[in-house]
Amino acid sequence: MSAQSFSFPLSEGPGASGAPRRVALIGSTGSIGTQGLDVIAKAPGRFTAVALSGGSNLELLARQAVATRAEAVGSAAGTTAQLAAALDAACATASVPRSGAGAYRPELFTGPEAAAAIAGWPDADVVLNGITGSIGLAPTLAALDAGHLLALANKESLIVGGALVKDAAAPGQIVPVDSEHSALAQALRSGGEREVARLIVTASGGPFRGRARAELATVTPEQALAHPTWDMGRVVTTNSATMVNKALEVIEAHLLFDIPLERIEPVVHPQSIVHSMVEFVDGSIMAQASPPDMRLPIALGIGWPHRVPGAASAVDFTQAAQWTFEPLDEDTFGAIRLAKQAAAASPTHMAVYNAANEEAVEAFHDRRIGFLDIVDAVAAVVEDYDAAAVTGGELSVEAVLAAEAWARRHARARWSGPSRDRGNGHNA
Ligand SMILES: NC(=O)C1=CN([C@@H]2O[C@H](COP(=O)(O)OP(=O)(O)OC[C@H]3O[C@@H](n4cnc5c(N)ncnc54)[C@H](OP(=O)(O)O)[C@@H]3O)[C@@H](O)[C@H]2O)C=CC1
Ligand SMILES: CC(=O)[C@@H](O)[C@H](O)COP(=O)(O)O
Ligand SMILES: [Mn+2]
Repeated sequence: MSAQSFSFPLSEGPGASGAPRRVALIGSTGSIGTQGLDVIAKAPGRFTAVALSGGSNLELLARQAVATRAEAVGSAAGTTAQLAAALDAACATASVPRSGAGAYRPELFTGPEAAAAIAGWPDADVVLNGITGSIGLAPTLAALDAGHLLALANKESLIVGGALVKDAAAPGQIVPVDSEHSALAQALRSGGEREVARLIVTASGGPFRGRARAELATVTPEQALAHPTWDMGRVVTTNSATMVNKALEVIEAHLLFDIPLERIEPVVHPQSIVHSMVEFVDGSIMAQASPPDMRLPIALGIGWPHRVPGAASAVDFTQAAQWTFEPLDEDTFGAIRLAKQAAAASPTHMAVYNAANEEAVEAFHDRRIGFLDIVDAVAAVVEDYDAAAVTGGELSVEAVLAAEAWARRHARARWSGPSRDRGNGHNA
């Protein structure tokens, strides 16, 4: 590891100064966010939530704010009046005053800039970015700019920002929360950069493991959301089914750990117990293993470099179990090969890949396109993309946004018009 040596000079935080580490949660109402709040609630001496940001679920966001007494609350979706009304209701339910002595009056942010305002909240030490999609780029950059430790679940921001995000980060300022990359960061603690031969990224295989391409033509959104081992948000779960998640994770590992793409390999491990492995030059492999529970990498991410006792349960070896591994079928699931080609093509090709995928996932859930059309659309949009024409070949926030806008437009043009019958019996 060079660029990300995981030695960010944050004050020791929990334990050392006696004060809990102050956490801002971006996407607090989602799967990562709610689990992050659970970790924080169970370790009050180590962590306190000081700022929260959500999307459209104002009611849950307000309840979280009242429960944590967060100093700042942001919502991308509502108006300030709507957020204030949600807080009024949550306070009334919890018998917390909104005026007078002991009143709860957090600072409110609403609109598209709210998440970045929360990520840059000056009173925070650590930001857990658990937003979904490349919309997480602005809060990622805001957290880094504010000098906060960034516990990163939102892989899309690193992937679309690439060198922009890496250059904005001090060494070790980004700590991965994605389970595979948390595993790799842990395994890399046992060896130096020059000793690393390969990174081996495990994949559950998703709900369609073992199926041939022809068998995937008519699978439904409901089937795609039936993840075998993890309970996650809709986009990442769909990405697991298409293997786009693994494709993004291979690029994420390359960016985080500075290992060339040809030395990062996926392997299917259906039990999701081994979260990834590092192979060293002498043939030794270090693996991180724990039952599938994001509270472990979240706790380690916000508490880095310290482990949080009891964050999650360990593997129970009194029960018989099998851990199996098999090669990933890259012919049926072409998303990884496609991402490696895109990442090598230009600094904004992965922004195009990701934006086209976000649009295609939405279209699949709207039943405008079929399952196989998702990666086919990403491939076609990436193929048509001319980085020099769209961005002048540059890498800047504006170039990323231009590339994304181009990709979203071109992806949508493929399925514009009324929803069509995909013959899967689940059409709107
Ligand atoms: N869930 C998991 O176990 C894992 C997730 N990840 C990654 O973590 C990230 C979050 O995933 P997950 O928690 O599953 O997703 P969810 O869909 O469960 O949650 C997404 C969060 O982002 C908020 N949000 C969505 N759109 C916007 C927007 N435009 N502006 C502001 N906030 C918005 C949502 O708010 P609201 O609901 O209020 O609208 C919600 O709080 C993804 O990048 C995913 O790949 C990585 C590893 C594991
Ligand atoms: C928990 C987590 O990190 C997810 O990204 C998970 O890896 C998805 O499972 P797949 O291995 O099926 O993509
Ligand atoms: Mn993952």
